[in-house]
Amino acid sequence: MSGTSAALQPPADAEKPVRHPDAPAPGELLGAHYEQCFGCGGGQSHGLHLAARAGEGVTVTAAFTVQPAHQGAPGLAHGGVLATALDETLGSLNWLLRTIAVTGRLETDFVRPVPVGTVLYLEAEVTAVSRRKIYSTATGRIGGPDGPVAVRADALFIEVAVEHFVHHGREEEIKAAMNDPDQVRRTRAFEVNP
Ligand SMILES: CCCCCCCCCCCCCCCC(=O)SCCNC(=O)CCNC(=O)[C@H](O)C(C)(C)COP(=O)(O)OP(=O)(O)OC[C@H]1O[C@@H](n2cnc3c(N)ncnc32)[C@H](O)[C@@H]1OP(=O)(O)O
Repeated sequence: MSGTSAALQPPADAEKPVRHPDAPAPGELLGAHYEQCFGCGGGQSHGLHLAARAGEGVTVTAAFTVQPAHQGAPGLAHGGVLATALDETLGSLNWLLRTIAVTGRLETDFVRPVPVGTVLYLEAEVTAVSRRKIYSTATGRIGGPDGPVAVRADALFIEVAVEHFVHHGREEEIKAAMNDPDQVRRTRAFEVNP
């Protein structure tokens, strides 16, 4: 069974997404947006270490291998971890729009169990944009990039200003992120390429 709630249906006047002219070229790795991110950061030992790659248009691909630390039932990936992989992949799309956005809604279908040791091949695409609202969809396949769909999701991301993180994040991590030269570069890139 699957379906998408009304909140994830773009309005009639929604626009097609526009890839930013400075977006990474198709095939290029996007890199982690934050070293301590559970989804993509290299600094989280039990994180997903998900590496997203730009595709054509406003699409990305990514892969991650389910580790023993990601189990729910014995030998199987936890559904929340799989939802995180979808969320992270969908979130990385916003880098191609040069928009900072957070997940407002994420609807996930779990279609097949995913054993530990499996590589989950993810694909995601922005389907529409309506003011601050970014509509996107993703699938995760097993057995190969063209294998059967194990998980899929539809999402609504909401554009926010950098201040969203500064206001809401714990002070010590915000200060550390602001002092990280690479993070500053990334944030500056957002600001000079609106
Ligand atoms: C120095 C530091 C540098 C940092 C550099 C950062 C780099 C980039 C990091 C990215 C990180 C990504 C990581 C992976 C993705 C996450 O995991 S993000 C984390 C999980 N998500 C969150 O924490 C979001 C928590 N929620 C919120 O903060 C607020 O609810 C939101 C989403 C910002 C919206 O609040 P708001 O700005 O007040 O917006 P609001 O006016 O209520 O709504 C705007 C529109 O969106 C609609 N909307 C809002 N929420 C929803 C919803 N849940 N369902 C349906 N519609 C909704 C509203 O109906 C409204 O629609 P219109 O009336 O315009 O048609």
